[in-house]
Amino acid sequence: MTSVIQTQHLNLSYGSKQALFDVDFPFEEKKVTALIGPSGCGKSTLLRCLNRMNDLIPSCKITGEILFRDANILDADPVELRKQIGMVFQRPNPFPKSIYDNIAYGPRAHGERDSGKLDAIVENSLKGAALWDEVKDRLHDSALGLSGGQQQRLCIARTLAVSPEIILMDEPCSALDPIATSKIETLITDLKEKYTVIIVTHNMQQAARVSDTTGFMYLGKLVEVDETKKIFSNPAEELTERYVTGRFG
Ligand SMILES: Nc1ncnc2c1ncn2[C@@H]1O[C@H](COP(=O)(O)OP(=O)(O)OP(=O)(O)O)[C@@H](O)[C@H]1O
Repeated sequence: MTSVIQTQHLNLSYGSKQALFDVDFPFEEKKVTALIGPSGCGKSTLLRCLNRMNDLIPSCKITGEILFRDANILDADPVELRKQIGMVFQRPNPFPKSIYDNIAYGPRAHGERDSGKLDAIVENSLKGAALWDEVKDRLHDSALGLSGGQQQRLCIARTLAVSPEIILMDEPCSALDPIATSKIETLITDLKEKYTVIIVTHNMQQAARVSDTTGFMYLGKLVEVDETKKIFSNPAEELTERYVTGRFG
């Protein structure tokens, strides 16, 4: 297995509260990895470490290493890093701008001024997020006029626009109806042809449907990580088995 990013002895505390304990997690390249576990076990905290989003929390202290192509991201420039490792949040959060400007925002911020290149980036990103056909005739309308599911695909397209290697998703379907959820799930499966996807989900059926690898976390520790099929049918740890079969606690 080739891991594109891996945590080594990762510990994280918010003030005096430790939220991650010695997490060693290898994330496989061009696969979908799901993080599952009960509320408060540290899934989002771990995900946020991977593109240094926790830097924004003053009380947060991290020790250990996160190796991205063998360099420790804890020593990297966070702005450059977030270009390579993008994030999609629980609630769609388009900017109050046109569909076009939402997608062009990142490339412009990184210095792209050529309108032909920007047009191509907008088209390819929207195609990559399976939204192009629905919006190609209204690229200059406000993104806030899109449905929730379309807004979430727009946010995915916005992430794709800066050509990331890794896409982090924190419960990307939790605010969406079943049809919009199913479109995002299909999209996630398509995305792994080109990208590594790491998704936090509360929904175990979703983890089973979309991911190749699943990590089960409990009380800030990684209990086990393995092929999704194995985690859901024959996990190594009894705690995992109790969680995935709903016999927890
Ligand atoms: N900004 C913060 N400041 C202080 N404590 C925090 C902060 N963010 C998270 N925590 C704490 O860290 C622990 C892990 O939280 P985290 O959100 O990572 O868990 P989670 O597994 O993603 O939970 P959920 O499934 O409910 O979203 C929890 O005890 C939480 O209260």
